[in-house]
Amino acid sequence: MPRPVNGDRPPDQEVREAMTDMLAAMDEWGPEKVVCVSDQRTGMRGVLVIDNTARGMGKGGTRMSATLTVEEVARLARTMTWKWAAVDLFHGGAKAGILGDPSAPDKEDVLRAFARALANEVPSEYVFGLDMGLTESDAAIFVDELRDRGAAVGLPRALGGVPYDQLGVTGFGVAEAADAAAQTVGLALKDSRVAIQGFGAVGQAAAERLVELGATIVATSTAAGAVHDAGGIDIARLAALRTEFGDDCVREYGGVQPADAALRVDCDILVPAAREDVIDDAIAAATTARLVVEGANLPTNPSSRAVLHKRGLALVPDFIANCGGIIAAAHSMDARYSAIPVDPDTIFTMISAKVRANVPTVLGESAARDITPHEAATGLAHARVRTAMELRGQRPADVTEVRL
Ligand SMILES: NC(=O)C1=CN([C@@H]2O[C@H](COP(=O)(O)OP(=O)(O)OC[C@H]3O[C@@H](n4cnc5c(N)ncnc54)[C@H](OP(=O)(O)O)[C@@H]3O)[C@@H](O)[C@H]2O)C=CC1
Ligand SMILES: O=C(O)CCC(=O)C(=O)O
Repeated sequence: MPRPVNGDRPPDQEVREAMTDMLAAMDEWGPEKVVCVSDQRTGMRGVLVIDNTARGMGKGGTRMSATLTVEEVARLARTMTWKWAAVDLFHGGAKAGILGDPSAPDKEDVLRAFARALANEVPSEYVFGLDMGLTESDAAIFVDELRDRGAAVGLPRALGGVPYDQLGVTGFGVAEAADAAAQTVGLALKDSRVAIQGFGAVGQAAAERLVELGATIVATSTAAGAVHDAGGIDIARLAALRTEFGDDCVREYGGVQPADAALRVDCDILVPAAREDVIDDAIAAATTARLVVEGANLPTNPSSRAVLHKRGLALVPDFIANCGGIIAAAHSMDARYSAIPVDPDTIFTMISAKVRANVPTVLGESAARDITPHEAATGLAHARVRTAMELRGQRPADVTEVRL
């Protein structure tokens, strides 16, 4: 990774505007803390956002991306606040991010510099975890660097961890959410045609579970491109190719199309499981899907959600569908203080139960009040966070609030 030199830095005015925007973006929920760090030797630049800790310590995964922004991490941290509240587990919202190419040869140096720079904030305020661009071996580097000054979840099993990306817990929960939502709206998952954007930790595991449940995966993608087969993709073959060729698995599989094609193909269920902000108004207006299940964080925006809702499509919000990672993270953190090893089956059972309880509640509330599922789900999460803030004396009781 190139070291930052003066010419790479934004001019003073841009820095000033970026900082002002961050302060302006702070609202009644948070963020409580934004820590930007850099290291001249490695060129590391990163950020930790602690959004809201009324229900417990900030917790969320750590992302590495060449296009990362502070705003992106702050939005992800806010999503984590709602996600923990929606599953009713007692942690708060946080997320960390590193600006950089996760395939660069000096990744380990950059991760170590990031962990060292944040050592004051961990482990009392933040525990590292997995998000896009990081894997179990990267979590191992964090704990090695931190020693007794901090912790990470998503560790390999050989280090006493719960390797939740390898276990595919989040994608499993996304598929369970699709099944629960399909039942709620009267769609048979068996023989449904599903398009999944992203074939990473979440997308692949979702595809595998959906195939187990009888669905046909008609399209999927990596950043390198998409594969589309109306007759059904051989997911086991694509997964084997991913192990061998990484994101080039789609090219090796054959018939590669532009990366966003997975969002545009004819399908019954659409699962965005890659990046944020990928479903705009045009895609929402054009999709043939009857159901959208958000595997990724923040793939829609208020406007595209309104389009989907107006068209009568059901949508399972990100923080309802993709809660598998935090349920695994919560078990991992508890396991550090327990003599009893974590049994992955316990985690899968809890994910399935939480998702299958929350999906009909949220879709039912959305239908009953003619509001989008995101509005219904945030209503539930807001009420839980607000109550915690009131009990802590952080805000006055709001007797007019309608609680779900
Ligand atoms: N890991 C987890 O436990 C959780 C993850 N999430 C969210 O799920 C999403 C995916 O995360 P995760 O699976 O861990 O990340 P990964 O890095 O494992 O996988 C991301 C996948 O998306 C693909 N991708 C990236 N950009 C594009 C693009 N522009 N078009 C098409 N495909 C693209 C990647 O391709 P390539 O390999 O070529 O880059 C890869 O296949 C993120 O929003 C994350 O925040 C949410 C909850 C928990
Ligand atoms: O908290 C974690 O470590 C993983 C889960 C996560 O980051 C998420 O759900 O987005």
